[in-house]
Amino acid sequence: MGSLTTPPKLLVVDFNNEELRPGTTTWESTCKEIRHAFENHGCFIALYDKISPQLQKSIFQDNSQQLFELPLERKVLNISEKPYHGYVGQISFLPNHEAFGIDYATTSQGIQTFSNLMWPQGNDSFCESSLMFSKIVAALDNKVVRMLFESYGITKNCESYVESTTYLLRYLKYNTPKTKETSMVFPPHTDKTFTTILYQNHISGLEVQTRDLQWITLEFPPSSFVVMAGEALRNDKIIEVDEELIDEEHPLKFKPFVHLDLIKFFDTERGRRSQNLVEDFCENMDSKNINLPKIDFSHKELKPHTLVWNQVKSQVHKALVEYGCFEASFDKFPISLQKSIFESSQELFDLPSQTKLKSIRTKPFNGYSYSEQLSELDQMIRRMILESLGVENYMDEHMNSTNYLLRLMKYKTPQSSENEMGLSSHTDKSNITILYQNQVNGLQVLTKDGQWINVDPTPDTFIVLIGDSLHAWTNGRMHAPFHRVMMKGNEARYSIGLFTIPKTGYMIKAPKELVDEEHPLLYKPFTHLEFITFSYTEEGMQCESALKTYCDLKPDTLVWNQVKSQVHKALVEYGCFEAYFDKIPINLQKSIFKVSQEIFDLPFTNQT
Ligand SMILES: O=C(O)CCC(=O)C(=O)O
Ligand SMILES: [Fe+2]
Repeated sequence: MGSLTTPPKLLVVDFNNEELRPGTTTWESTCKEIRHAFENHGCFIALYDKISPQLQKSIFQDNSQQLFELPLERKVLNISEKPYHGYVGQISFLPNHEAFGIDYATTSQGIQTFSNLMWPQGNDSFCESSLMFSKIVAALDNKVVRMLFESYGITKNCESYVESTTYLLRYLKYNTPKTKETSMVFPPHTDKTFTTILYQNHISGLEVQTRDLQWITLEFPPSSFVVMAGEALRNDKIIEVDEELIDEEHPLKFKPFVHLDLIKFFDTERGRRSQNLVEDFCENMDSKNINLPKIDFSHKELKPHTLVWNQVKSQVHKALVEYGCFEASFDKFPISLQKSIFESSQELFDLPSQTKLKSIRTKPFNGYSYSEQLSELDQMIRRMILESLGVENYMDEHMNSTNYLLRLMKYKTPQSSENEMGLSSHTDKSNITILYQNQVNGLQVLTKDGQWINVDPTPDTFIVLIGDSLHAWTNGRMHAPFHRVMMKGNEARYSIGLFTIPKTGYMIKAPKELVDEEHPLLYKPFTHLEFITFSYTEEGMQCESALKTYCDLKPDTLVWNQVKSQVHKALVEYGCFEAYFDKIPINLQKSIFKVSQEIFDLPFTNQT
């Protein structure tokens, strides 16, 4: 890691040069240089003096200061359906990093929407300067992209690329490090974009890794930019691959894809762990449209110890290990009850909110018969799970350890024709959740390999999901899937969830039969109440998985996984590596050598 060789010099392109116009020789040679820089270092430095000192001040002092000083409640309003496009901060392992994302930043509407959220009273100067800045940088980006397309001889595709591009402006802040040592405030990563253009205040800190794995610290003059190739633009040529780029030597490597899907993939477990994001993502897209397993619970003979029971049990086991979820048909449920549940649910939601509060308290929604009928399904499923794991001796304990919670949910008709997030991605904290919906779809479940699949149940089916509590109790055997609601169309969605919740005070702890060398205990024992209390704290809401953060016995952070794969690679290849580890205080380091020197300096006869 320590570099003995001199770090490579980055290409510097002077975009202020009048000669840099299409058709000139300067243009042509620069196109080649940029391509070369992208292919080898993934970035170059652009001199571009269009940002006036005044605009620079607005961006780095006025705007940044105002933004980062906002109260946290305001900051978190900067949400985006696209991961990492909204507010990012308060992350335990990145304590010094904070960022805001402004999507569609080259349009006044994009900037205005963001500004209205942050400053409801308005902030014209923020809007004006951010828009101006974005437009200037976008112009630079257009030029770079054009040069790149030209260097590959595919200019005809440039227009459509430029048209399909939207810009995200991110304000980033890295707090002053607390020590004098260099500290990593943002782990190594590649950008999920086509190109990223960075502009920074005079504090340097950005490092890039070249293809031969050297890290170069980028020092760039104040009126320059760093232009980086993102994952969507990889050295093996461009993703939306043009025919001209495919030949025998360079067969089509990646399928064309939409950028949003790539970053969504990055937000999944598989994506985050991936060492080769684009490749894994494209492979992922290849998988066919998956349907959740559908399991039939309406057989008359479905009683323990029968053949049907055992058949259904093995289907349940398989589905829950693989997806943590399945579609259940269960006809013990009278159609009339199905209808009435949504009617009364709609009536409830339609009440004025004052009455709504009162009515829920005084005239409880009559969900009793619904819950009672459906708890039968829950108990069958739990019985099957315990049997299939060979821990039926815990049956009574488990059945007696839970209560039921019935929740009615309404998702308003989307305002626009775009997909709207009705409920963001989460795992349930329950043991089991059984969902029923009116005929408006929208539920999506994330598969273990990172694909969102639509779950579109029919009127006589329910969706059964494993929650964190049962996932932990089974020591990870049953998967608790992430799921969310995406709304599209012009109808409101109603859903009803029957949640099987551990009783207050019940300690969720995997049975000893499920813990062995091959299956070490994954989570420390916890009670449901302390766990949900944590999951509603700021930390609980910000982290990837409240369960992992709260009860994990295994480190499983982004940084951990990145370091793990570096360790693995180094040990396979070299059997050794150089480790940075700053937990040993400098004075201890010094004294250890001092002592050792003293020992060696002792006269020979005294040495033992
Ligand atoms: O409305 C739905 O289908 C999903 C609801 C849900 O996931 C929840 O309430 O936890
Ligand atoms: Fe849920």
